[in-house]
Amino acid sequence: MNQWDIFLAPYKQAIDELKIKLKGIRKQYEREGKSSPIEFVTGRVKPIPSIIEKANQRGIQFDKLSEEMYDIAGLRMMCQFVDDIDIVVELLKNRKDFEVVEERDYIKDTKESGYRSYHVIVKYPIETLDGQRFILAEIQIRTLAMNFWATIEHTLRYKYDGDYPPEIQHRLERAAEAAYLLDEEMSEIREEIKEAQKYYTEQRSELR
Ligand SMILES: Nc1nc2c(ncn2[C@@H]2O[C@H](COP(=O)(O)OP(=O)(O)OP(=O)(O)O)[C@@H](O)[C@H]2O)c(=O)[nH]1
Ligand SMILES: Nc1ncnc2c1ncn2[C@@H]1O[C@H](COP(=O)(O)OP(=O)(O)OP(=O)(O)O)[C@@H](O)[C@H]1O
Repeated sequence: MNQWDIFLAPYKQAIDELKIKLKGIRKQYEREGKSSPIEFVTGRVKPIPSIIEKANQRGIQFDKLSEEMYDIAGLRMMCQFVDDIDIVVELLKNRKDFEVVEERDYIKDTKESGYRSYHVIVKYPIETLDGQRFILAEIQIRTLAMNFWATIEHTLRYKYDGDYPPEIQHRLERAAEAAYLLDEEMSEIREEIKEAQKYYTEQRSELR
């Protein structure tokens, strides 16, 4: 094992555990026949080149990475509706297996780029051979529309290094507006959609 593998092992452990736990919330809703505020969950350990680049940009010393880089362990929880995000944040805050230590509401305070999401930083205990250790993890909570926009923008940002040609910049702004309007429209017909989903789930279980 090299130094990076040793350093990242506890983050991998935290992500594996948290993915199971957060996906478990959706399963509980399903078991109770309730519509879930969580559509799906993803998680990743930050790639090593990305850790190095961010540390260099921010002037973070390598022995301070665990305290100062919050997103080495990162999770995303995708929701259908904007209102589901508040429900998910409350669920996270009420849990006893980790502590929410910071919140960033980029839905109320949309970023200049057009980025919207709700971020929480959690302090999660893992058990190791040397005892308990706390790992910071970033959980991004967003709608499917917010996720679509952010995923595309992230890919383009990588290609253009954040310095977009005006045409692309303009398109991204329009796409952010469209994603916002999609969320608004879906919220308007939320109850209708939820009833249709419940009907569909019931029909499917009758067929089984
Ligand atoms: N696609 C996309 N993702 C973003 C944007 N801003 C933030 N994010 C995501 O949110 C994470 C944390 O962002 P911030 O809360 O601004 O944290 P930060 O570490 O202070 O700032 P950065 O990582 O430089 O964005 C980033 O690592 C991205 O995954 C954005 O404009 N576009
Ligand atoms: N909290 C998260 N949960 C799940 N996936 C994430 C999370 N944060 C980033 N990712 C994804 O992980 C991959 C690598 O992301 P990376 O950490 O290099 O980018 P970033 O989030 O833009 O970070 P930076 O803050 O360094 O700009 C990308 O596909 C990104 O979308």
